[in-house]
Amino acid sequence: MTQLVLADPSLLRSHAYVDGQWVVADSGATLEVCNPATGALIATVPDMGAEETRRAIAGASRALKSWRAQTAEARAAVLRRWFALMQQHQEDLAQLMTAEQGKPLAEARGEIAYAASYIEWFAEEARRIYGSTVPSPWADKQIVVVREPVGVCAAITPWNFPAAMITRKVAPALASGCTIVVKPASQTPLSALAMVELAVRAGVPAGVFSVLTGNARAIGGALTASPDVRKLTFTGSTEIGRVLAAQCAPTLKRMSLELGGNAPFIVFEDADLDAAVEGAMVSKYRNTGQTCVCANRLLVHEKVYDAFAAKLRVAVQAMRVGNGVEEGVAQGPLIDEPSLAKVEELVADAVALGATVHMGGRRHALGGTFYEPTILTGVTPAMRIAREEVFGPVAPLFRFGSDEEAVRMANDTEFGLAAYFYSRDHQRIRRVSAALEYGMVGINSGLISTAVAPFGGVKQSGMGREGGAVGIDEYLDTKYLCIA
Ligand SMILES: NC(=O)c1ccc[n+]([C@@H]2O[C@H](COP(=O)([O-])OP(=O)(O)OC[C@H]3O[C@@H](n4cnc5c(N)ncnc54)[C@H](O)[C@@H]3O)[C@@H](O)[C@H]2O)c1
Ligand SMILES: O=C[C@H](O)CS(=O)(=O)O
Repeated sequence: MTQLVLADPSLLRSHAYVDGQWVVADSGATLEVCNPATGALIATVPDMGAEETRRAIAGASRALKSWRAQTAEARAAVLRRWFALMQQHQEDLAQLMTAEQGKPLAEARGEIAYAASYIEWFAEEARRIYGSTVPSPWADKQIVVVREPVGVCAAITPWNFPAAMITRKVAPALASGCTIVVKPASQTPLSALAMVELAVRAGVPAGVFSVLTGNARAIGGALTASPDVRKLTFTGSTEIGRVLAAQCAPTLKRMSLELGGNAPFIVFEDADLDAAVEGAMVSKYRNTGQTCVCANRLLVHEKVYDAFAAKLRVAVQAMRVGNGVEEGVAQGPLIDEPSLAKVEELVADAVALGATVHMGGRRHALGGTFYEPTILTGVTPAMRIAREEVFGPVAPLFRFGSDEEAVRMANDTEFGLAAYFYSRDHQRIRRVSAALEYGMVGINSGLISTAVAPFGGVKQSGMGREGGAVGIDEYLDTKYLCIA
């Protein structure tokens, strides 16, 4: 096993955290956690199932009464301490993340700061959960509306952002007085275990926040079947989101679903091309193209197509591919072999149907799951890459001739998470912003994610919002009091 060198070695956990205890699986079975850049074994974690999950739910139910009875200020204080500890241990958390997920260290540090910003945001939101009074139609009765925590929550999260996808669920849950059981992705459990250790140090009581590792179907099955779990918050693929939503139906749980995307990135003829290239680089190649809001289709006006493609190639060529711990590396490995095979499939299909490899288009000489940063030109809606999430460092360029054509192409997908466009014409900005069927739109910006704004999608990209002024609503129920 490769030894990770951390300033605080106790942040590397090989046990799961259930109801206030660091525990192994009932069976003693473990899962291996490997470094996607090297294949090296970095840790093992418990391979848990339904029984351990039921104990975590029971602990969360027991802890709920006292946690929700805490004052908002008391919960906010715990979250502020957790925020401070995340900042204090940013380097160790980033090293853990790069080791288990592969993203470049600079991006991992950025994700830790981003993840911590959700904790800070909801520490503030905890103290602003307002109710209301309504002028009563009866002289002898008062109408009061209060908001209360939903109760025990379950969170299931993906591997691509192993810290931020957890804090943007756990922070609002704790802020609102809920308790929560988290199952991180099996590829990236170490970030979750380190963060719950810091949450415990910050004063989160036993049972309030548990982290289970192991068999996704078994754990997910127990979480979704339990009537004690009143809410499921899931971030992951649309395919699994549909499965979990169906599993939640018998107990009518509240649900937040942050699912897949197929983001269009539109470059109009009046765009600032240098700014558009800069935006495309961050939107397309962040996390080696493995984000839900990555530019998945670059729609470029025919008058600027060749100039944009040439400029983009220069920028892509400047990126260094390698192990994320090495200084200056901008592109790490893909998470695993199936992900790499999917990218190869989509590129091969596009080329077979007439696309041209402008650059890249093959496995990197580094081997393993490294893939050359790629640009495809001559891409058309007939190709699979127009409909499927690439989740890799491939920029497919499509041509368009009119605004109407660009909007029609952009909306021609079952997904509706993020969209981007570059234009300096205010009428066009107003028109296109209104016409795009997406939950989030970046206008002259390729990076839009922040804790202060509502993150989420429409259509098959999910339901609910995370962050912003509405993020905490996902963890609150409304109660109407009629007082005589
Ligand atoms: N909308 C967003 O905010 C957002 C953010 C990140 C990733 N994603 C999406 O997530 C996908 C990539 O992440 P992924 O590969 O981890 O997704 P995934 O859906 O395969 O897995 C997500 C989580 O669900 C678990 N899981 C898988 N099958 C399950 C089952 N049958 N029952 C219970 N749990 C199950 C996994 O172990 C993991 O923890 C992409 O589609 C990406 O767009 C969306
Ligand atoms: O993969 C999608 C995540 O939500 C990434 S981010 O929030 O855009 O950083």
